[in-house]
Amino acid sequence: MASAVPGCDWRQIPVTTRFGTGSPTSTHEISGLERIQVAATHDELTGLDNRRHMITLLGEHITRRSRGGPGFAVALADIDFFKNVNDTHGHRVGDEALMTFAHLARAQLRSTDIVARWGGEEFLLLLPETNPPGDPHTAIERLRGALAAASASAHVPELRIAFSTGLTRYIDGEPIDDMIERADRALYAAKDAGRNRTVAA
Ligand SMILES: Nc1nc2c(ncn2[C@@H]2O[C@H](COP(=O)(O)OP(=O)(O)OP(=O)(O)O)[C@@H](O)[C@H]2O)c(=O)[nH]1
Repeated sequence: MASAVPGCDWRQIPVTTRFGTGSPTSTHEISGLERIQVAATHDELTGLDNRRHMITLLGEHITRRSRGGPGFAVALADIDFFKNVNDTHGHRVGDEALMTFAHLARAQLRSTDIVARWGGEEFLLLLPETNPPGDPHTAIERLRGALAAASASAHVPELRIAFSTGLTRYIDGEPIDDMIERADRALYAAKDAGRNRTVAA
């Protein structure tokens, strides 16, 4: 897993610590430079990798693949009817729902998977081939089940969120944009088909 600072895996550092708002008992002290690097590569609300950093990570996976490394799939996940969450419960609850998605995605996906906030209420999952192989569909459905079972907001305990997903595999030699466009088209097919589902392309 890539890290801006050798020997330091940001994903192992609690989000609160990464952004300097952790309690004095936080186990990992980070320097000013590290703080700047984290801010440049991560989404402030969710603590996930940001879009720019995910593009770097995708590039690294493509390079590794071109040298005989494993292939990978990507899934573009978009929370369903998210505007309703904001309109009904307010932006703060909407923010909590985004954090819940981020937390459960990291908890439910494999340690080799990477989750980034792609924008707004959209997330990109990078799902490398593993040995033994894991089925990306299974991982995504596990996340879907966890979200269906969990409250999305401490302030609105009954709030549940669902999401639609466009899933595709990286095709050797293609530009990143082609892969993302394919995932995006699949995502919109999932929305058109009724939401709360995955369409593979
Ligand atoms: N609370 C909060 N809301 C956000 C954030 N970023 C984007 N949004 C909101 O996400 C909503 C996205 O709405 P739409 O694009 O209409 O999508 P949707 O309501 O989820 O509908 P479908 O995607 O078609 O199911 C908008 O209301 C945005 O304001 C954020 O960081 N926090």
